[in-house]
Amino acid sequence: MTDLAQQKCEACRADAPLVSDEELAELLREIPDWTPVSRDGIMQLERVFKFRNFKQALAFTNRVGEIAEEAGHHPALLTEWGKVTVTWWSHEAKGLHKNDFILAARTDRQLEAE
Ligand SMILES: C[C@H](O)[C@H](O)[C@H]1CNC2=NC(N)=NC(=O)C2=N1
Repeated sequence: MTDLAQQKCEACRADAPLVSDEELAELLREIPDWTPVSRDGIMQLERVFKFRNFKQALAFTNRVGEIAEEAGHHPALLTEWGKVTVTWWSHEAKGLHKNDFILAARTDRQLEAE
């Protein structure tokens, strides 16, 4: 199996298949720092990243924005002094799709990027 971050995203579609409970458990093992949350009945993936200050938090936010634009798949981003909360879900499909796990894995890689 290729590394999750390297896998290809599919186009966002309303009828895209959401991950099953088994797939969720299996995929979460590859992104152990992310937490599945349900909001208004919609499953999402969330992680809080900590930084030394706002400038670093904003730079990370912009790197995540770049990978989202590149993939055509976008997160919710809350940028605060020293902290960025990233939340991934598939808006049109109203839940978690494989794309969300791929982008969560790519988000983790933005920590090393400078
Ligand atoms: C038209 C545009 O491609 C779509 O609205 C995309 C944009 N980015 C998206 N991002 C996410 N997370 N879910 C979507 O359904 C989605 N749809």
